Amino acid sequence: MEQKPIPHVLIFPLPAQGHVNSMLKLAELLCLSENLHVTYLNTQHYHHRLLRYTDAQTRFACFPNFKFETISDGLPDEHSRTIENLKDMFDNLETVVKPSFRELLNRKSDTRPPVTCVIGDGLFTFVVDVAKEFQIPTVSFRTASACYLWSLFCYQNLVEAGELPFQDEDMDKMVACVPGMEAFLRRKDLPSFFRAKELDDPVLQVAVTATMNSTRASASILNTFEELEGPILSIMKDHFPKIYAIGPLHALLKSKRKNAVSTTSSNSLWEVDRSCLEWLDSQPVKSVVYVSFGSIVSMKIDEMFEFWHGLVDSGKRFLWVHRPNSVLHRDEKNPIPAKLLEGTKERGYIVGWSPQEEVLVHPAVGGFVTHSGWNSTLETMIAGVPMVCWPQLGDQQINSRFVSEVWNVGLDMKDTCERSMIEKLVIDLMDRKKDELSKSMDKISQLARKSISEGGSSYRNLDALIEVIKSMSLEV
Ligand SMILES: O=c1ccn([C@@H]2O[C@H](COP(=O)(O)OP(=O)(O)O[C@H]3O[C@H](CO)[C@@H](O)[C@H](O)[C@H]3O)[C@@H](O)[C@H]2O)c(=O)[nH]1
Ligand SMILES: C[C@H]1CC[C@@H]2C(C(=O)O)=CO[C@@H](O)[C@@H]21
Repeated sequence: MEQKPIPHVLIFPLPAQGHVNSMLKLAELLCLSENLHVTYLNTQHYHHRLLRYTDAQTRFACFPNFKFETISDGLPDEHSRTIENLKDMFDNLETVVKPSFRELLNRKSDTRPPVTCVIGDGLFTFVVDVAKEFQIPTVSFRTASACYLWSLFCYQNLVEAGELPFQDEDMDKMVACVPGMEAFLRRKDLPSFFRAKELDDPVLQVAVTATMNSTRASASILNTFEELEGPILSIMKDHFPKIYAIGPLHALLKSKRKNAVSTTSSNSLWEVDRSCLEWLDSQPVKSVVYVSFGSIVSMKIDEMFEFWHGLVDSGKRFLWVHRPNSVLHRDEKNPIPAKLLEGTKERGYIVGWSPQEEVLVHPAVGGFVTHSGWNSTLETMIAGVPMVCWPQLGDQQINSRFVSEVWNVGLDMKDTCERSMIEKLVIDLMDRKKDELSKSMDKISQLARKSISEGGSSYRNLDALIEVIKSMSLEV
């Protein structure tokens, strides 16, 4: 009798915290589904950090059908891998990573079934090509928001209509050619890459090409939920293969986990400083502003001081993440003014990396100053904490527009970094606009929680995705 092929998914994230994290959550969700083999392919450098700073190895040890694999990103270990030299990483994708990935797919294993589906990061154009060589179907997982993906997809429309590149300096000018967003989208809310003076800008081209390429995959996964981005998702339906909105993934995973998982569990690529939770325990309810700009954004030294002054001058308590090396050109020549040291001693707490998901749901946290990274945005929606947005790159500009204008759950301080403005917005967030923002945030938070509960949209979409993945094993 012919044996039924065993489904085997290979998951391959872009080497960056926001991608490694959400795709590892997807891996765990798939492992919870019976009869599915899962391989998680990480770059050596990031895998080393994942094993060093997290319990990932032990957490996944209970899944006998799961395996970590690694691949070189072609960069020396001491390379900083920051946004300032991200181009090095993208340059290596075609020359180093693609051939190694081909070798890996070609490798036969005595102990594991052949790969029947590749879930590749939506930014990896080469994944679809290589998988096609082996007739393996692919699913594209773009870890950013649907509104961002759709605005990138409209790039050609914008160029043809003369809206790109911008013809003058007026960044408040309304954008007409992103269907569904005509009423509120300004030039400055478009993906940061659209600010390039020349259309052949390499990073702009990577983002646009990857977006168009993802329509060649059999399906797309987005870490969002229908109740949040439904209108955009339904416009996208006519242009993309089947989209599975299965977010917020971190919350869906929590709701689906069958075994108790340690509360200290994380996918962090930096050492987590949990002492901030004790500090939060001693603060009054909803009194603390949490400040974090994710894993990629860097600040200039004067921007750091503007934030510091603004936070201290607001008189609010604050917990601030200073990620190692995230402030450019920081040195002894820039001593910290006594007023800031004093204000921080009285009301502040600074860590190198926080257990963010736990911080956001802590009762003492009342507001979030964020760069509007998509994971942070979803995490704060689940926690029900309104935000001030300081977007810097990629999807962050459009995310913050949706946060402030469409969902009304935060305030956008885009393209400004001035202490008096920061002070004002922090006070608005924590006092003056608190009730209005919290009211809409509570509604969104409830919808988010419903979507990941049994029978909810994301819960059902994940089940449907798993069925599709299983059916792919019959095609190979
Ligand atoms: O002290 C910290 C700070 C962050 N985090 C976690 O790190 C992740 C950060 O992700 P995100 O908010 O998405 O920001 P980035 O790391 O900057 O993510 C990149 O990838 C995202 C997904 O594609 C994009 O939305 C962002 O714009 C892009 O910068 C989140 O899960 C946080 O919980 C911590 O655990 N501790
Ligand atoms: C390399 C970063 C700039 C934008 C990229 C992105 C995308 O989907 O286009 C999302 O998050 C970032 O990590 C990528």
